[in-house]
Amino acid sequence: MTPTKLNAAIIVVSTTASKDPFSDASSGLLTESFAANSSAESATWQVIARSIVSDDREEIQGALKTLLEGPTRLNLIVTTGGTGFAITDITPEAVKPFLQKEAPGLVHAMLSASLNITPFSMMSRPVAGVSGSTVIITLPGSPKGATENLEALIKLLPHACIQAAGIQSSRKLHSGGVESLERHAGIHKHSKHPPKSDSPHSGHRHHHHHHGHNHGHAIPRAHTSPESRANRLDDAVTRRYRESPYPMITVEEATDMIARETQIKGIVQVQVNEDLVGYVLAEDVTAAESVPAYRASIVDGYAVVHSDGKGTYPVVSVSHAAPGSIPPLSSGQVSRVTTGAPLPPGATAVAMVEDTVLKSMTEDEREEAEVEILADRMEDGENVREVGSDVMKGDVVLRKGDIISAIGGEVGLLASVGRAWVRVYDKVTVGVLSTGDEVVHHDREGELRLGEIRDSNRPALLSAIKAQGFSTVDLGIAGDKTGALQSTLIEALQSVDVIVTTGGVSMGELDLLKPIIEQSLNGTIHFGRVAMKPGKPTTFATVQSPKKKLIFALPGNPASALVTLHLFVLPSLRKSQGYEKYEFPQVRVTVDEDMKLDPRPEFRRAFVRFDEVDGRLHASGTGGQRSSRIGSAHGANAVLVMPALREVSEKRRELGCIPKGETADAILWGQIGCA
Ligand SMILES: Nc1nc2c(c(=O)[nH]1)N[C@H]1C(S)=C(S)[C@@H](COP(=O)(O)OP(=O)(O)OC[C@H]3O[C@@H](n4cnc5c(N)ncnc54)[C@H](O)[C@@H]3O)O[C@H]1N2
Ligand code: MOO
Ligand SMILES: [Mg+2]
Repeated sequence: MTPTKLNAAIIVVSTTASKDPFSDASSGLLTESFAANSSAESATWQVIARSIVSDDREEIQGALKTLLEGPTRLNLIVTTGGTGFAITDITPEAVKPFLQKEAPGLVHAMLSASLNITPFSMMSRPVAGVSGSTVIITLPGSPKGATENLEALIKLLPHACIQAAGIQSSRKLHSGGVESLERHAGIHKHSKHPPKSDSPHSGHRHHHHHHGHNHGHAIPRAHTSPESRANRLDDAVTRRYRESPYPMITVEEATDMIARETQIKGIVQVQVNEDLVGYVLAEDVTAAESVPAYRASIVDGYAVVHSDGKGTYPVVSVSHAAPGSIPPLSSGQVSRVTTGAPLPPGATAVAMVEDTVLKSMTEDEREEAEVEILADRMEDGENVREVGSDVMKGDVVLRKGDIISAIGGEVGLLASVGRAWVRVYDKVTVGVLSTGDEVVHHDREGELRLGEIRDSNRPALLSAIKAQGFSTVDLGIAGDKTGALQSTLIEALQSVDVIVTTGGVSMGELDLLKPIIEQSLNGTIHFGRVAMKPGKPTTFATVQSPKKKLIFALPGNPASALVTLHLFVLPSLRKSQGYEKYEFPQVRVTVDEDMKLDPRPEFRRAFVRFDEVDGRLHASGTGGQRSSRIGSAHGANAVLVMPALREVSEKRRELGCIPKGETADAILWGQIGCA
């Protein structure tokens, strides 16, 4: 049988540890204890969060609230510390209001176990109970006491947690997450459990948590209190969501979270050739040779001894730009040389052929015998490339972090010093998946049936990702079926580093991505809603498979998908392969038309061009900005960063737009145009 996977979190309550987290020894021991008590037969514990707070009621309650309301379902929260008699010991009092059901049995078990060890445990005042579907236990502060108390309960805790989650078997709890997925999808299933007898309204158990608002129906409200989230999770007859349970975060918060979770993939050794473009160097490159490796002429002409000056001289040798040897030159002689040819030893400058006159030829008339040098006052070293004057052997020519650009300069430089291989940050492989029962391949022949739409997201996203130099894997189209989506994602995780999906992340009953990531892939959803237009339901998650991998579940609307790809996904990909400046550049532009402001911060697709008349950058819109209109990204090389209506100056708010001729910020996705 599949073991039950249980998520636990630890809150360390200690003013000392809150100032110096390294002084916290308890959470490490507790985590070890959870690991030691995980078994393949019954339950496996995963400690997915640890927070440290000081002995402060508000801080403790804030940490509890964050954990209970966070996107990842927790089966157990243990606190450690603050359970004694000291004035500052406040943990039981802070935790108690969260306990909808108290568990004196757990308290008793802990105390009797500790009393066997020390009478001092009489002075521990633990509380335990259930908040929604999460069991909460307060452990003492000493690392030893905390572990002993936890160990006293741990054999029984899986059972307690399963019961608290209101789920019958461990299979349903996590492996596949069948029940919760169906619940998320709004599929009403009759529970085998009778409604709990302590509820005043059987089947409407959330009701009394609504702070007096009697909705009179069984639809849960999310994120208003720990209790309401608890209901979302454990109410056996939960219907569809009416409010997203994911907090709305700002674009900045979203980009910060992504940056935090994005790590460099690794370092690889690759060949120096045209495929190197787009990589970032993971080493300083030192020149093993000098360029040029020999003293070379910069022009076609005559190598001279510069101090000889003007006059007619015999041509004693010829040097072509080719390997070979050349005899030395003495004062009073010249040597014919071509551009790039080695100079004869003794030559100190080269006179350009234009500054000379042919005076006489050899008898067979095949070579020059004498030339007159017209150039006056030549300088030592004139028209000579000294050894190492471009690159000296031992010079650092490129540094770690340098990007191999498409301009060619870096590849050329590496080639010039004879570099065959370099160490670079590995490129990530990105899988792109479209989701939706309505989505058909763009090239499917025949007319569309009612409810069908051609897949524009996958080709558009694959193109954009590939053009940025990343490897892509086309994951095709998955229908809105839990099984299909789940297996596609699980399989994809074997071969790609990052998955980008489109569709299925909003509020529809077939928007399955979020519950699948959380429950079937055991992933962490870092955010599921962003205050932006387009792209509101953008979802970002990480999964462990076996390394950490990123999943960007972008909205299905085609313009939303492209905007969020550029705003969130591409910078993350660039960061993971070593780009220090991984975000697209932001510039100030003058808008060439009134740009309407929206209540949400908006990213309007635009064309930015350089205006020769006023020497500034100007932006024009690309037509209708509806999220479904992919044409709004046609011809766009930028997005205008439009603040939310309520955040602009009063004048702009009254006008409802950024008026023509005024300035706005634009993020450049492509090259600036000319017009
Ligand atoms: N009640 C609410 N409804 C919606 C909300 C909301 O907050 N509350 N958010 C809206 C916003 S904003 C967006 S954006 C969309 C996002 O929807 P999903 O990501 O769940 O995507 P779907 O519902 O699957 O599809 C949306 C739309 O896009 C079309 N689509 C999907 N995939 C493709 C594709 N590969 N190529 C072309 N077009 C595609 C799909 O047919 C739908 O028309 O939700 C709003 N709803
Ligand atoms: O946020 Mo949605 O992407 O506007 O349509
Ligand atoms: Mg949807």
